[in-house]
This record gives sequence, structure tokens and C-alpha cells, in this order.
Amino acid sequence: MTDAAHLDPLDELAGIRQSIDNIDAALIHLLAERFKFTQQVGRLKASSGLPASDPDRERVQVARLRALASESHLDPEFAEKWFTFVVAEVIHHHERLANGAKSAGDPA
Ligand SMILES: O=C(O)C(=O)C[C@]1(C(=O)O)C=C[C@@H](O)C=C1
Repeated sequence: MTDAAHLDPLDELAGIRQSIDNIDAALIHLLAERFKFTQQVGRLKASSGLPASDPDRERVQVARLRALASESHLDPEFAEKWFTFVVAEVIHHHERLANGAKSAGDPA
């Protein structure tokens, strides 16, 4: 039987952790892809003199992500905190690019 109730709890924990590991790996890959695109945005903004941050775009995204989170039974507050945390890092990268760094990771 593969029913969870008949598994050793430590085996069951190890099985669940395999799925958590896969999801964490996918999240890291998705974040890396997101930062590749935001680096493109940062270069475009730096070369055309556009401001690093766009509060209107952020407001639209926060509303959209909060609604998606609610539909998915994820805490909308958490979704907003996650977005705000990531965007703060993106803006930092944009500012470094605007100040002459070749890539967001370079010392400016
Ligand atoms: O879309 C942009 O203009 C970006 O710079 C990307 C991004 C984001 O990471 O989503 C980051 C900073 C802006 O304030 C808004 C959005």
C-alpha cells in the first residue's frame, strides 16, 4: 500500500521534501529568468534616461498579483510583500546600470 497512513513518517517526510526541493529549484530558475528580463529593462531605461522605478506599473502589478493570490488561496499580503521585496532589488540593479555598471551585478 502507498497510502500515506501506512508509510513510516520519516519516509513520508522525505517524499514530501522531494517535492518541496523541486518547487524551490523551479522558483530559483524562474527568479533567475525574471532577473534576466529586468536586466534588459534596466539597460533600456539607462540608455533612454527613463526612471528606474515606475510606481504606476507597480500598483497595477500589486493589484493583479493580490487577486491571483486570493484565487489560489495564497495570502495576498504575502504576495504583495514578495513582489515589493523583488522589485526593491530590481530597482537597485536598475540604478547601478544607470550609474554605469555593465551588468547589474558589477561594482558600479
Ligand atoms: O516594468 C518596469 O518598468 C520595471 O522596471 C520592472 C519592475 C518589476 O520588477 O516588475 C521593476 C521596477 C519598476 O518600478 C516596475 C516594475
